[in-house]
Amino acid sequence: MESATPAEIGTQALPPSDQWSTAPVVPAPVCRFENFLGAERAGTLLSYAISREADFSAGTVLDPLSGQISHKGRSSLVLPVTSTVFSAHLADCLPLVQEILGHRAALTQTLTVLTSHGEGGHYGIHTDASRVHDVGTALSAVYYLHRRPRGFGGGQLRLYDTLLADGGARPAESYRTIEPEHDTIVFFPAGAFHEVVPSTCPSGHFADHRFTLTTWISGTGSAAAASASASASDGPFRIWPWLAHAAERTRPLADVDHDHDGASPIALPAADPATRLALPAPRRTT
Ligand SMILES: O=C(O)CCC(=O)C(=O)O
Ligand SMILES: [Fe+2]
Repeated sequence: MESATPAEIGTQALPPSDQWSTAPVVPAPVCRFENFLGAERAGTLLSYAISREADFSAGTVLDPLSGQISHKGRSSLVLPVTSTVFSAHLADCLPLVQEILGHRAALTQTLTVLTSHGEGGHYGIHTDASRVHDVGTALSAVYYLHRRPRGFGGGQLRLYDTLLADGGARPAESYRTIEPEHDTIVFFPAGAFHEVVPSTCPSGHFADHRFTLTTWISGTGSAAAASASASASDGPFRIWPWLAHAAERTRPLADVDHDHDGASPIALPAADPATRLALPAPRRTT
């Protein structure tokens, strides 16, 4: 059969315009790992979280303008923890994660909490600006744990896109949905708007909750410095300063010394050259 000549869509069907939209909607860079710790360690960590039921307390939010701590828009249980083993494992993943996310700034410390969401658990739209030194360069890492079969419903993480318009940036209406699957971890910019949608827990048992080990990873550098040192050719993403722009009004105005949920920083070790992850080489197809 002879191939037809493609039809031209004329100006009657598509009038020319100088009014095309110039406002891109940009997804936040994200990187996920499945089977992150492996079945045995994930199971042990889940049992540990369940065994600490009596020590969890209601998670808080910090108003960026007034500095007031409240429970507004959030129903989560939290337990501040530290783990040098987990931080060391994160450190080994970070070179690869940073490469994938187009992230360039140095990262030096972590802040970690265990969280639990049961019946009616949720965490409204927010950024993690209140947890980190510089919202333009920090990362959030959420590691999920739950019993199988899964004892809760809902509880998805929504990671909002960012709309770049009028020289500024703001959260878009569109988002990516991340399922809180057991033994998976997700990394994303701490300045990206995100939300935990309401969860249900029909049994009402704590052991059936949705658990996380949530870590905020900060450096001391600024987004401006990181983007100034990056040339257009050295990576696919230069979205970080724009995310920071969108998150600006969620940053606490005064320097906050203490985490509002009581988490304490620990130093991020250097990646171990023997165990650090690297981007696998693509397999040749010929
Ligand atoms: O649990 C999640 O999926 C995200 C938690 C979160 O956004 C936070 O603790 O700041
Ligand atoms: Fe968050």
